[in-house]
Formats: sequence, structure tokens, C-alpha cells
Amino acid sequence: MGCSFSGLNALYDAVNGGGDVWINENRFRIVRQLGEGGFAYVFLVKEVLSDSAAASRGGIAKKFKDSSHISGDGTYAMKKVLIQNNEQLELVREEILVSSLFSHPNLLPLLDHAIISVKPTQGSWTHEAYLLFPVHLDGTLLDNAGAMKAKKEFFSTSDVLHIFQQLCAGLKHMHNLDPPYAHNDVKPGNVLITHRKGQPPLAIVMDFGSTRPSRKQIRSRSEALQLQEWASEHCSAPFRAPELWDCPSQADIDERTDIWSLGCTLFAIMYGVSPFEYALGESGGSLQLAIVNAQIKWPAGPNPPYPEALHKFVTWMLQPQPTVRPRIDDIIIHVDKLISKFSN
Ligand SMILES: Nc1ncnc2c1ncn2[C@@H]1O[C@H](COP(=O)(O)OP(=O)(O)OP(=O)(O)O)[C@@H](O)[C@H]1O
Repeated sequence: MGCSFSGLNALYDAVNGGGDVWINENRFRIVRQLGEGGFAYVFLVKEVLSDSAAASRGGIAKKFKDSSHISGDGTYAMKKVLIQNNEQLELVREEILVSSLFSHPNLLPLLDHAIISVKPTQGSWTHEAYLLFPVHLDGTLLDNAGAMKAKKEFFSTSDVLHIFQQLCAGLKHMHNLDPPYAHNDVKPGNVLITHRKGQPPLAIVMDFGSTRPSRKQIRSRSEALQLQEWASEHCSAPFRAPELWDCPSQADIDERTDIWSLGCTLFAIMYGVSPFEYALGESGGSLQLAIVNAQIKWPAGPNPPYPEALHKFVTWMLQPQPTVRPRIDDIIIHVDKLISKFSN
């Protein structure tokens, strides 16, 4: 892990007041804030290649010149994570380690990172992590769904299927590693979208903060409860698989937890919300019960509505019993078939 900062205060002022930030040997100018999460801020930054030494190295773009992710205009997304304790520090370290395992056009790569210690003058954090990613300015699927809902717009059937196909391609890369990994937090807020003229949108899965080796043998009540507790902190509730809510004392958990979340995400690409939040509606009720009973209702969609085959596809993934739930390779065969049937 590289942590080579000289001007710590300068770095700190820069992030808060707008200026330059160094991540290892590369320098970035903050353009604006793109978003924020629990303990993180995401900024649009532009690499500064002013002095000749930096220019001859060519910065980050040169290092990743073969990557389909690099736009070439020197802009990136920089995530600043505020770390308050050792547990959070370990989580960021794990995210960095896990991110380095993947290389796929539909998985957001971590381009560079640095973790620095901070003597708090105010607030109580002890470290800050700076993570550098390719930037996708059209936002997440969640941002897009919100904007489309306001305008009563929907993705076309062809775009729904092409976006979904790309998520599957990214997840296949993770599920087919040895050992297999589960993303554990597949949801519209973790998918970056880029609109392209004359082509379906590009879709990229991000946020590997909950990603872990997927296979777990649960052999006691306490192991089951431990898994449930972990899931309650790391897997977003509306997209969380039933076996992570109510885990049996004897269970073989595998990467099909992600297939459940994929089914919920396909529903959300069409209708802008997780199926179980939709099923509960405004009257509310128990999300856990709706999920373990796989209680699905279909909203009125676009006009013309989505083909029934897409609803059947969602239902196939939302199989409460994980042992009969399909695997990513089955899902990919099916989405390819649907694309050849419904795409123009
Ligand atoms: N690479 C990127 N390109 C463009 N925008 C981004 C990028 N990464 C993150 N963002 C924006 O910043 C927001 C917050 O990022 P992110 O979801 O990674 O933070 P987080 O702390 O993990 O959030 P959460 O607590 O919701 O998991 C995103 O919703 C998105 O709008």
C-alpha cells in the first residue's frame, strides 16, 4: 500500500478548500464534489501534468493506457474516506485489496490509493483514505431512475436488457474466480451509467466494500447469527437475499446471494425501485417478511409495457430457496436469448 505524502496539511486544505491533492506521485486538482456516502466524499478531479518530470511519466493515464476505462481527458473520481477507528481502517484496506483482484470492462477499477494518518484538530477521525477511480459523469442507475421517474420516462426493453447483460458480465468475472467472490451489495446505487449516442448505456459495477469470498459453510446457530449480523451491516436491505435475513444453522451459502440482488436490480432498472419496497408500498410493513416470502407485485410500466418474459426472468432469480436459484452462467445464457428476441 503506497502512502507517500509530504505536504499533509496542504493536502488536507486542498480537499476542503479547493486546490491540489497528491496521490502518491500524481497531482490532481479538485473540480467539484460529485456525491457523498456514509463517511465518504467523491470529487471530480483533473490530473495536473505541469512539470516536465510528471509529464514524461505521463501520470495515471500512461499507467493504464490499455484500459477501456480511461477517458483520456485527465479527469477522475477521487473518493475521500474519513476513518474513525481500526475496524473502518481494516474495511478500507480490505476494499483496496479486493479491488486489485478484478480486471473487467464492467467492474470499476481502483487506479491508485493512499491512506494517511491524521491528527484530528476537529472531528474524531484518525486516518483518511484517498481512492482514485475512472469518472462516469452520468451518475448511478439510482440517480438515473430518480430523474426518469420525475419525467415519467422508462428505459426501453432493449436498454434494460443491455444494461443488465453488462452487470452480469462483471459479476461473472467475480463469481468465476478461484475462490469465487460475491459482490454482496448489488443495487442501482452501485452501478455507474454512461449514456452513449446510438448505443445502449454503458453499465459499470462499483463499490467492492462488501465483496468477500462467497462460499461459507454455516454449521451452528452462532455462525448463522454472525452471518446475519455481517449482512445487516454490509448488504443493503431491499436487495438482501432471504438466506442473509434468516440463515439456517446448517447451510452452504454461495455467490447466489448476488443473483437475488440481480433479480431485484433488474426489477429496479424497469420500475425504479426494489420489488420489495414496491410490494410494501406506502402502507409499509416488514421488508424481511416481504423478502422471505418473495412477495412480488408488478407496477404499471411504460406504454407499451415490458414483455412478460422479463417479469418471468425476475421471478426466476427471486427464488427464496438458494439451492434452486440459477447461477450467473444460466442468467447470461438467458439474457442473451432475450436480447436476440427483443432487441432491434
Ligand atoms: N467513479 C465515479 N464517477 C462518477 N460519480 C461517482 C463515482 N463514484 C461515486 N460517484 C458518485 O458519488 C456518490 C457516492 O459514492 P459511493 O456510493 O461510492 O459512496 P459510498 O460512501 O460507498 O456510498 P454508500 O454509503 O451509499 O455506499 C455516488 O452515488 C455517485 O453519485
